[in-house]
Amino acid sequence: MIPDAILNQLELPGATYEPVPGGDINRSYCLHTAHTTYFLKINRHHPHTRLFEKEAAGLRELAGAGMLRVPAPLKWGVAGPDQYLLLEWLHACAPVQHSWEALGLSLAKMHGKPQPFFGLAEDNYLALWPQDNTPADTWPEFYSNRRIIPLARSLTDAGKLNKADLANAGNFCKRLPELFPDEPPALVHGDLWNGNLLFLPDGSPALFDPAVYYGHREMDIGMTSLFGGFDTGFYKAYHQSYPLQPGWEQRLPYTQLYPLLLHAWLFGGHYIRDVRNILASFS
Ligand SMILES: Nc1ncnc2c1ncn2[C@@H]1O[C@H](COP(=O)(O)OP(=O)(O)OP(=O)(O)O)[C@@H](O)[C@H]1O
Repeated sequence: MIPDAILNQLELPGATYEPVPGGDINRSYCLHTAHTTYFLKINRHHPHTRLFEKEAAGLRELAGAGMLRVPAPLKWGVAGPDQYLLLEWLHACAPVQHSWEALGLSLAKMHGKPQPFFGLAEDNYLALWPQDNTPADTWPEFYSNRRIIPLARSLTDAGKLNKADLANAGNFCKRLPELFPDEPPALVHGDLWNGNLLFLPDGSPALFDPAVYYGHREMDIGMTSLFGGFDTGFYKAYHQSYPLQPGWEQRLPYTQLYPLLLHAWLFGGHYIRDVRNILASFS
């Protein structure tokens, strides 16, 4: 049920709704009024009350780049123990022949637009994790100090990783300048697994649920193959438009360490083993 306090703030008289399955973290609904359909996301009891304000800002950043379709953020706020985000409803359809190629091409074009630094003008969230986006001059500095070490430390403090794991994370970070080839900062979606995209009735792709920043573009590529994977047409079109530097496939685990640390922090379980497996080669 959508709490009355949220319905009152939405000011959509006569709206009907039904739940939307799919998300692990928030409750989602499809809302109908006489003329329009909306997507509503609700998070309960999270201490950070700006989750959805930041998600809306991320969607605007992606829309501003002009390459990828995202749902328009319409309204967000806090109502009692809940925070909510109202988005344009996107009607999902099965991909057509060129859908995945279109996604690869659009992402390559977005990544190809140079950005001024690694980071972002404001902090935001990856799922529920507060992402520190304080700018850094180099990718190794950003990836180490804003991404890997804070999560590895938090997991160690919580007893989910041990001191040796944390030391290995430090070793990994020291080796970043040799592990990653230089790339200019690129706007990344930041959580580009295949649960965060859909295809519209005309076959074109749309992305949602971002955790944007200006980062190494291989972060998005690594995420595409972490859970489920993308169609080969996506990679072909991406490479044709903006070829990845040699060795990118071997670097995927290094880009995936960040989302795996996040999943270890959120869910524990086998994600801790996955993180340890990557870190073990840096002992
Ligand atoms: N604007 C939209 N229009 C229609 N359906 C949407 C829209 N945004 C998301 N969805 C659908 O709702 C599901 C949940 O959305 P979303 O991934 O944003 O929720 P979440 O709880 O933040 O997810 P996660 O657990 O990945 O963090 C998606 O898998 C997708 O099928």
